[in-house]
Amino acid sequence: MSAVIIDGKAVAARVRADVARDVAEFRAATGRQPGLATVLVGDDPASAVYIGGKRRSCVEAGMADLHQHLPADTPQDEIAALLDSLAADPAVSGILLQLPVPEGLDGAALVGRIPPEKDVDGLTTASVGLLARGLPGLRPCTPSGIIELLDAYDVELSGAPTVVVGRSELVGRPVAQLLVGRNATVTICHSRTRDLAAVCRGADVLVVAAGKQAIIGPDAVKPGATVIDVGMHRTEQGLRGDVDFDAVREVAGRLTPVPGGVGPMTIAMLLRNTLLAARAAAEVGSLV
Ligand SMILES: Nc1nc2c(c(=O)[nH]1)N[C@@H](CN(C=O)c1ccc(C(=O)N[C@@H](CCC(=O)O)C(=O)O)cc1)CN2
Repeated sequence: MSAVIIDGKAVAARVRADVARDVAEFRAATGRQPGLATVLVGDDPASAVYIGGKRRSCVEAGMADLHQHLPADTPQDEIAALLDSLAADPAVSGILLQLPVPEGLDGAALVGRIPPEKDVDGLTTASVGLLARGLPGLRPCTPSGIIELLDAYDVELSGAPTVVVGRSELVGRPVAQLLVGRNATVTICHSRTRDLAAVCRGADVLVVAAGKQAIIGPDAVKPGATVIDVGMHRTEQGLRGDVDFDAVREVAGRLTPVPGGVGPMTIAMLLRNTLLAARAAAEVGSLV
């Protein structure tokens, strides 16, 4: 058996096309243009690439690209003041601070300046609390992109034994909560989990966001399971994930590749969140 390869690029393209259509409708109905403020501090090359992708996609979707690039030695209080001014600006529907921020800055405190209604990354404590309570709010992009991929491939979540490997604030914890919200039976594994492979083998749906290359091999996968790989490791052979792709594809039922799986969904969901935030601000829609 060889797994169906989940095409994240195709699903992301569909989401982006839907957002572009809905942005055009929103602009015609309200006379307003959704605006995304991206804030990049410093010159980390990977962050610059991601920000470039976000800005391009934002323009393609018909939204205003409101970018701010600050030098790495910008003091914390100056960045906080910039975020406060973006928070007060009615032309700004959504704000995101690209992570990680340079050493010496308190990224969590900076993210905390973003009001929940403009938190299109879904990373503030307020947004995390809304998600934990199951209340309407903006959901984090990679986790909601994973749910979108699972839905696109009709993966049954209700009652499904589901394992999330990793407990990060960016992916592991929020994706576990979104899965619980869909009535999956969720186990979270982490670096202290005993016999990781045995726990993972119990999963119909396995989400791997461990940050360790090839930590999941075929011995950790139930035959026919759906495996979502959130890892991203630059190696001499190219980009690789947390899953041993070639070996696991012979066991799994469905599998995301790296690249081309979860990654493209992150930006697509950011665009959707920005539209949701603009609609809520214009009082013609509500947050999910
Ligand atoms: N403020 C945020 N910072 C970071 C986030 C985030 O969601 N919000 N996530 C990551 C980086 N990231 C977006 O910012 C991101 C990562 C990967 C991709 C992507 O499309 N990956 C491609 C491969 C790209 C490549 O070749 O390098 C793929 O997997 O196919 C998009 C966005 C950390 N920071």
